Parts: sequence; structure tokens; C-alpha cells
Amino acid sequence: MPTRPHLQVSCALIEQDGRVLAAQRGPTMSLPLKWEFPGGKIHAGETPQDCLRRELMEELGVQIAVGKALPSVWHDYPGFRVTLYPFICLLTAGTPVLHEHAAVRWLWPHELAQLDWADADWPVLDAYLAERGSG
Ligand SMILES: Nc1nc2c([nH]c(=O)n2[C@@H]2O[C@H](COP(=O)(O)OP(=O)(O)OP(=O)(O)O)[C@@H](O)[C@H]2O)c(=O)[nH]1
Repeated sequence: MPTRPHLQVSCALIEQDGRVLAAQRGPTMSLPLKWEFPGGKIHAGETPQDCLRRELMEELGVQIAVGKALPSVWHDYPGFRVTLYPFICLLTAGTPVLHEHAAVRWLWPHELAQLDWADADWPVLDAYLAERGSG
């Protein structure tokens, strides 16, 4: 049986003035138009935090300070497995510019569950809301 890819992915819950940045995947990306926390695959030799700083600059043109790690989660999608390494981050410079995503939104924690999240992100969202006392 062929082994399915297992992706190691960092993602950022970027806070600014109490709101959190959510990003909608583009129509031609995998999981099209699902909402996610921006980030991407961890490259060889890169820490999850290095990955986030690189991806956020590439994808949205912003600088971030990477803070507390939330528990990692894994999820089986049809065809691949992903392990997500989520971090609470602060926006330190720039305004998001859409290089790959279809949209971004700054939402209050209690609004986040209204979006159509990628399946792997629901436990991340739960952990974040528990951390911030909004669960
Ligand atoms: N960035 C990110 N990816 C997520 C999240 N949740 C989730 O299931 N994923 C999945 O993790 C994988 C990350 O791939 P990606 O396409 O964002 O990564 P990348 O920028 O390094 O890709 P590329 O440079 O190969 O195009 C995708 O399959 C994506 O669907 C999330 O919250 N953030």
C-alpha cells in the first residue's frame, strides 16, 4: 500500500488589539476556500518558528513575533496526513497583502467559530479559545 504524505505544518494565530487573523485558502490551493491560520510546511533544517516567520513574510508580507506554542494536532485528510504546530503570535510590522490567499479577516475570538475552517484547525481553535478564556 503506498504511504500517504505526512505534512509537518506550522500555523500562526496572529493577534492584534484582541483580534485574530484568519486567512481563506485560494481556489486553486488544496482545501480550496477553507479558512486556516496562515503558515505552511516546515522545511528541512528549519524550526517551526523559523518556518512561520518565513511563511508570513512570503504569503502576507508581515512580520510577526512568535509566542506561545499550543498543542500540536494531527488530522487525516483523504490522501494525506497533516501535523499542525500552532503558535500564538503578535503582528510586529506590515499590513496583510494577499499573495496566495483569497481573503483575510481580523476577528474577535468569539467570532472565529463562524468560519468554514479546514478540518485540522478545529482542535487548534478550541485550544486557543481555552487559552484565552473564550471557550
Ligand atoms: N498553513 C496552514 N495549513 C493548514 C492549516 N490547516 C490545514 O489542514 N493545513 C494544511 O496543511 C498543508 C499546508 O500546506 P501549504 O500549502 O499551506 O504549505 P506551503 O505554503 O508550504 O505550500 P507550498 O509552498 O508547497 O505551496 C495544506 O495541505 C493545508 O491544507 C492551517 O491552519 N494553516
